[in-house]
Amino acid sequence: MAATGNSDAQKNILTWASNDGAFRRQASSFRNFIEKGGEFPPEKGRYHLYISHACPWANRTAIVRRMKGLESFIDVTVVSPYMGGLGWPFKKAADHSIEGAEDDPLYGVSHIRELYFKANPEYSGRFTVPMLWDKKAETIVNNESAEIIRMFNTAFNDQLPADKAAVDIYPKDLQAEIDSTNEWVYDTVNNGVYKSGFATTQSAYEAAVKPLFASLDRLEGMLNGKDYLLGDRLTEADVRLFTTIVRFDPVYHGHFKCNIGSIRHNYPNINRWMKQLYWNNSAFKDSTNFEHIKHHYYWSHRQINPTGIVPVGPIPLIESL
Ligand SMILES: N[C@@H](CCC(=O)N[C@@H](CS)C(=O)NCC(=O)O)C(=O)O
Repeated sequence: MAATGNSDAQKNILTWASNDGAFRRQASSFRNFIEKGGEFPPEKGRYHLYISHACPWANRTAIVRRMKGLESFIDVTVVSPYMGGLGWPFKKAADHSIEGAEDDPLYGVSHIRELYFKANPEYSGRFTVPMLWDKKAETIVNNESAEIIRMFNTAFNDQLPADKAAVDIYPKDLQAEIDSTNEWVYDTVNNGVYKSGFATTQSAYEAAVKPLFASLDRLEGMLNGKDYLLGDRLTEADVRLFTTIVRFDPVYHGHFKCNIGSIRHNYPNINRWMKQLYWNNSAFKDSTNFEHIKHHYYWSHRQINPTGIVPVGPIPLIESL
């Protein structure tokens, strides 16, 4: 229970902000694909997924793994949400215990960073989750959630039961629309909350929070009378938006100062859409862990919340249908 790592954690995150006070996310480094005939073929049991329940990017991969019925194909390990100066710790190295955090089943290492160095001793990027590991080649296949969910959508289809193979979150007829929606939703919403929260100047903060709410207004209009963002089907665009929206009232509204409005009070269509996904689809509900979410953000980001106190609310964390 040592209270170590806080100033390190602060340094760790402040290095993300550049001289103009704006947060810029680094591009992911490992960008290989699981594909037939490739270096990483779609073999059952060969790959291992490392995630944090706190992380919205990792959360995408957990949801799609469940939607596609890949549980017996790809094992998953959940790190502790108490990220400190050495990055994501496994259960045994975390400053606090919390239900659901796990140890590394493959090598018994203490932190995610050790796996990055195992894959590449010269690695100089960030030690992020999600991270997809190849047990055979003992290396990282990919650490970019947008690409991991694309792989999960198709790579194992030949080996899946027909109903799971048929689940397609990136259908041909909607691909162009999905791609163009992803672009602005990523920039202003998924990453927009981070740009607001990690900004270190008033102008950088306002330059992020205003477009964020303009995009929420646009999404509210798009979801008017609709259960899904694009077309009449659940697509990647819904998954990618959901993991940000489900964290919005519990964390981003307070911690990241995204408080021009809240989802439950100001965005009835977005709120209904989120609640339907959460309560009616177990892939979403079972992949969402509010304890890990709240404890990670409020405890780990000491430059924003120096006391590390985790707020009690909102109550409820998500409204019932
Ligand atoms: N572009 C990456 C971003 C992943 C990412 O930034 N994950 C965060 C957690 S939410 C992380 O692991 N941060 C650790 C660090 O940067 O030290 C993706 O979508 O997979």
